[in-house]
Amino acid sequence: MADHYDLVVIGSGPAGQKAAIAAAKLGRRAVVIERKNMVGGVCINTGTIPSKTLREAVLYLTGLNQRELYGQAYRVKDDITVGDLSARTHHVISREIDVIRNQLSRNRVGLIPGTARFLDPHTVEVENEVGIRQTITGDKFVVAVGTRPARPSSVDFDGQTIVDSDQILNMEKVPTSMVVVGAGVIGIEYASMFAALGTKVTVVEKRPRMLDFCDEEIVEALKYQLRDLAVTFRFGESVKTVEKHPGGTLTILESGKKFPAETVLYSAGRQGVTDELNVTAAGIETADRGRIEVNEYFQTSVDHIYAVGDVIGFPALAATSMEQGRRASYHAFGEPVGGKLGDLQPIGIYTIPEISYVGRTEDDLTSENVPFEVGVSRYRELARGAILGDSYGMLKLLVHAESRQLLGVHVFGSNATELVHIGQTVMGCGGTVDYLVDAVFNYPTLAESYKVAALDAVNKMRAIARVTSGHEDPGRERVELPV
Ligand SMILES: Cc1cc2nc3c(=O)[nH]c(=O)nc-3n(C[C@H](O)[C@H](O)[C@H](O)COP(=O)(O)OP(=O)(O)OC[C@H]3O[C@@H](n4cnc5c(N)ncnc54)[C@H](O)[C@@H]3O)c2cc1C
Ligand SMILES: NC(=O)c1ccc[n+]([C@@H]2O[C@H](COP(=O)([O-])OP(=O)(O)OC[C@H]3O[C@@H](n4cnc5c(N)ncnc54)[C@H](O)[C@@H]3O)[C@@H](O)[C@H]2O)c1
Repeated sequence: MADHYDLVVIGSGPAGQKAAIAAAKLGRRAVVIERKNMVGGVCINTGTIPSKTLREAVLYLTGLNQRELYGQAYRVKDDITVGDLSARTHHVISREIDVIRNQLSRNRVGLIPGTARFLDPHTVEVENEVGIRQTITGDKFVVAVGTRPARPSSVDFDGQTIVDSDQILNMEKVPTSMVVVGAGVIGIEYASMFAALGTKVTVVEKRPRMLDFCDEEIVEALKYQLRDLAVTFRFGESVKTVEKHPGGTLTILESGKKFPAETVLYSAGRQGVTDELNVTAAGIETADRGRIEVNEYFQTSVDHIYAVGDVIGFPALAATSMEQGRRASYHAFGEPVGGKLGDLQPIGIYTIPEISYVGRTEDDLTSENVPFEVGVSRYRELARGAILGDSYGMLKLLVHAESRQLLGVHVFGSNATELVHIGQTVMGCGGTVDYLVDAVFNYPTLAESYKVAALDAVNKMRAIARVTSGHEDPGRERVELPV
């Protein structure tokens, strides 16, 4: 007889883990199905965690962030090998897998090794790596199968010189030159890491600009820093084929241009891992690129089957995936969840230097005719910026010109991905720029940039008020502060 569970989760990435643990905390019997050697999903094994650990190793060993202080020749190690880089990565991956296994087991969530496929809307068959099959039934299902790199047949992948983002972690040496196909988050993060290592990087992107969901000024600042690391950009150019030759690789563009390089990273998108899942047996159809469509509660077209994480598409981030997983389980078992997972999801891009933002961009607000003011703080004017040797970082606040509410926070430079959460919290509480003006921040910190940028925005608003009404600043109500 088939084992029966309250919740069957397919995939143990961030989305699946949190769905299963949320169900266990609600007193439900949950199980996770995952392939051998993939506990933790793409996030732990080939995506977020290895790439972010690699980035730390690159920053440490190259000494890049110390060069403003100790000179351009500063290095911790001269000949950085793949072994130097992967030692740290392997250590963090195995530690994270151990944490996940422990969390699942102490919450009494079962972990079944194998690949799942639907037999009907309440039954899956799991086949392990030696072909043994078992049948599992469930009241509710969470599909959290994630994505894998797109691999077109026009590209001669060989896993060493022409690689996707899974294979890049297994390269045997740091290449002298690299073409990166696709300037999405993955392409640009790896382009910046290899550029920091001294690889001559060329990025080819078919769109006219990159990271077009981010603030344009900040993307410009990133491009400037990357060009300084000898990265070349080719925007508005599409890659037709990538060929392997005895002397290296050749990337051939639709325009006829050819780029030789020792290595090619093909990072032109990902697709949902739904091909082996047989979702049609459950009554679900897949959309473009193997994605599954869901409603605001993460239910698929079949009510008791939820889908969360990368397989449902944008924003395809670990952080968001975890929250989607928790929400799906809560909804499945009638537990209330917060309001709609909406506009206050932060985006963190671990390029060198890093980018992070939350809320709206200047382009969004302009196209919606929302009047706003901009406040900017530059790290080079902060004592902490000088101490760290970061002269290029900046924080930008977008403030509603009438209500004075914080509408967006955009950060570039050291600790951007941490700093953004101060703004996220203020925005989540409906805070105004005046809260930041009046707050006292530790000194010397980068957090102080919030106050500097808030003052900048308020000064501009005051200048407008002076011109238009002759009053000092009609937007702000006088508030008596406690003594
Ligand atoms: C190079 C790279 C860097 C990234 N960096 C970041 C970052 O810095 N920050 C961030 O927030 N996000 C980052 N991401 C995105 C992040 O990794 C994903 O958003 C996250 O892993 C998605 O989680 P998930 O649970 O949807 O699926 P995944 O982590 O993709 O896990 C899905 C799991 O399902 C399993 N599975 C699939 N089909 C079946 C089946 N039929 N049966 C059983 N199991 C199955 C797979 O084996 C896999 O382990 C990065 C991604 C990549 C590729
Ligand atoms: N820090 C982070 O949060 C982080 C890091 C890495 C990845 N991710 C997630 O992983 C997902 C996948 O990232 P990605 O970068 O692979 O995909 P993507 O789809 O975001 O980017 C692929 C890029 O390749 C370009 N492209 C496609 N075909 C091309 C061709 N033939 N020639 C030239 N350019 C071409 C596209 O225009 C696009 O800009 C993203 O959704 C992202 O959210 C997040």
